[in-house]
Amino acid sequence: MQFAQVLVDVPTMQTDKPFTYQVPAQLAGDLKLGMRVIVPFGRGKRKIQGFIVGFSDHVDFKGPVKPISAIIDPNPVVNDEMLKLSAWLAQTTFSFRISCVLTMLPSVMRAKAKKVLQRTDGELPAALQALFGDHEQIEFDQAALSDEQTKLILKAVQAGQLSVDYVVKNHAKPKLITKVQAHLGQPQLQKILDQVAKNAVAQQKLLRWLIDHPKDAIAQPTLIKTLGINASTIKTAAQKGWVTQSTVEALRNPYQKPIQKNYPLQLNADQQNAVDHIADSIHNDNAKVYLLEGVTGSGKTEVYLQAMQKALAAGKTALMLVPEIALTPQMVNRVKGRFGNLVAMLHSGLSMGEKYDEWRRIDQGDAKVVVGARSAVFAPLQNIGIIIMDEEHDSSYKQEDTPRYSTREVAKWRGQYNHCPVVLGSATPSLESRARASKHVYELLMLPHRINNQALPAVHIVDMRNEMANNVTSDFSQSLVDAIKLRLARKEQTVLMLNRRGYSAFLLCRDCGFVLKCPNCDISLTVHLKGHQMQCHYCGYEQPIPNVCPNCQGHHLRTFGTGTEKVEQELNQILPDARVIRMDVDTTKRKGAHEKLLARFGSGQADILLGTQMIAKGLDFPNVTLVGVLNADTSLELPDFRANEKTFQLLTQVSGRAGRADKAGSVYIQTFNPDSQAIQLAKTQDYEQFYRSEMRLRHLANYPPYFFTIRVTASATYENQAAGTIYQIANFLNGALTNRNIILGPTPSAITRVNNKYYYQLIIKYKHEPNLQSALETVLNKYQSATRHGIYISIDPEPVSFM
Ligand SMILES: Nc1ncnc2c1ncn2[C@@H]1O[C@H](COP(=O)(O)OP(=O)(O)OP(=O)(O)O)[C@@H](O)[C@H]1O
Ligand SMILES: [Zn+2]
Ligand SMILES: [Zn+2]
Repeated sequence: MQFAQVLVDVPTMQTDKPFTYQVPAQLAGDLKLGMRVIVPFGRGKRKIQGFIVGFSDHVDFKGPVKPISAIIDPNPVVNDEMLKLSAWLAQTTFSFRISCVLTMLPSVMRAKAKKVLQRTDGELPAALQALFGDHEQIEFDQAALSDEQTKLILKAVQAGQLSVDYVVKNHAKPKLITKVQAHLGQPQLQKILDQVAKNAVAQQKLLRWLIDHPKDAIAQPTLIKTLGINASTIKTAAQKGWVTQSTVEALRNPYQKPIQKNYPLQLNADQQNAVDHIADSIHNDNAKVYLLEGVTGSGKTEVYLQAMQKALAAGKTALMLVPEIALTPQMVNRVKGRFGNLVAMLHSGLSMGEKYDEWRRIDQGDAKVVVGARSAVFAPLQNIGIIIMDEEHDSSYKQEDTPRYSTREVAKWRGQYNHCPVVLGSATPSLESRARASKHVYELLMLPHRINNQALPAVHIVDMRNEMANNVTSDFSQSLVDAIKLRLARKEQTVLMLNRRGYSAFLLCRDCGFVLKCPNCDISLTVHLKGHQMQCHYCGYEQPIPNVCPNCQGHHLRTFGTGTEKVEQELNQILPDARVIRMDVDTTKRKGAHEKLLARFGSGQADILLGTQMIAKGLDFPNVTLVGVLNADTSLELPDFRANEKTFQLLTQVSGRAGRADKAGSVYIQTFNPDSQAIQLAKTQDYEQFYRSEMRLRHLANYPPYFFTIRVTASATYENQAAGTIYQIANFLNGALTNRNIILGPTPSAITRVNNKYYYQLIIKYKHEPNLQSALETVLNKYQSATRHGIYISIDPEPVSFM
């Protein structure tokens, strides 16, 4: 008798371990690790899905062991690496293992998608032949099959005679197309061509094409169009045995437009040194972590590309992570242009079907290079030779929902598993990474100069207090306006950034001081001029902009704060001839909009690119010689110990967009805090100096990277429940942990109420805490049990902010 350990899809504490089920005798030996099955669960007849995570030939458990009811996939959906990774992830992020497994799968496979078996080639056993009849594909529904049939199907899938597809509802089936290919050799075709009737023009065209393209399989519609022939010519050719026609799957290709091919550049000495070191680790299966610290425009991307090339040349695969890929189309084009069809993309801009297609290309080994945002770190690549994380300091690499993983830590885990190097790259590394490089946990590789030794742009700090004193209420200082005018005259381009982190336009009554807030959250509503709406950025609540004050019925409602829309209007008044492209969440909502706007700017159809933080990173436009930051202060004012770090990173990144090619660049930073350290250091863009001075502050205040941090949050419908629970947890932790750590709080979270739930939190700062894991597991068990209804505890290791 064979037994299987099944991880059931019930995310609770009590079910967070595998349960044992009987494998039906007929199927013994044919089930595989990582397959999904349906099992009976609990009392009653409830049937749920689960993943097979182990096998055994005996059970220690006394009492009846229920059998597996059905199998969902005739193929494993998670491999050995992912199973192990899920166990580690569950432990380190304090989440359920089943949630971790589900996080790794494309959403199509999380939903109840239809599964289709597709014949590939070769004869099927008679019993299956009968099942298919003359269909090329049938739906796989194990409930309707006998165990014998199931067994045969599993074997056929193993043998590659059948392939498995998940059908997304609105994409019905994988798209099928007919391909045509020469069936005879060139000499034979030539002989036939010499013999065909002189007036059989279409046949001659076809034969000539086949002679010129002996190996190509071409889509039939394309062939018809190229040659100007019709389908009957091809049909006749197939009957005569000149060509073969085959039906293949057309994958939905998310990058239809042709991408220009590019070739390896001649590296400079620093780049070459970096590639050599990384290549060394690739060839020696060394799971080393490198920190590639290179100033803006120093050619980090070329280092990534050539390092990936080394991995491919060694017969391995490459994984490249970028912040949010939709934000860096230029990067995508560079990688696609270099590696062509070997590249698969994974990012949030793809439809469910497109994502699944890409995932499967990776899973089947057709894609050798994966480029993607955060969740791509789980791409089912095998035999990885290098993992790259571009802009490693970016906060989008932290997952904010369960499982609250750090992409960097997952990347490092996979580096260990695959025995391959991990390259963390940035002009402004996170303090955590830079500190590890100092301690030689990571190896530091530097690119201290821009390509062609171009100078970093000259940064001017504009003191907005003076502008205000001169009674100017504009968002633009005179010096910035003059600088833009100069660029317009020289036909050069300008990038303007409005820093909107934690900052947006709100509505205030000048009579009574009332601020319009969200009814569900403790946060003011944001004014959206377009559509004339007030919006909550936390829960999505919307209402029209009121004409009278809801509090005093007064008529003096005024918008405070600024937004990109308002700045754009002002820009049009000051510089009516300038062509402006605005880039923010509103103008980039539609699929592909972001890329289109950047392409327009890149081809010189605009003079000014005005946008939020989304324009700060990665852009490489040679004609940009001026960068303006309209308000550098907002991210400084946040009650967050990383405020300095984030401001310095942002200002350095955005400054780096100027003067990247042969023309020198300059930068104007408008601020009310010209003397603050982050702004002064951003002036020289000297990361190393910033690192040293910020580390001193962190040391004095016992903050990361000197301490590790964990946030525990309790949320509930009633404020007293949330507050009461977090105080109980604090008491418990004070007893359970050693006194070598520091507990901050409990306090209400920065926004105490979101979507009608109250949030209270505490933060643990620790260096070595032997009791941490068990204490926190107890917290989850004790304070989030079924008896404590409606109270939810979340544990966030290394939160990106303390708010
Ligand atoms: N060895 C080289 N020779 C010539 N040009 C190069 C070389 N390496 C890179 N470049 C070019 O220099 C420019 C800047 O490189 P890249 O965009 O990779 O910089 P980066 O370090 O990623 O910058 P950032 O951090 O600002 O995004 C690009 O246009 C790139 O094509
Ligand atoms: Zn809200
Ligand atoms: Zn009022």
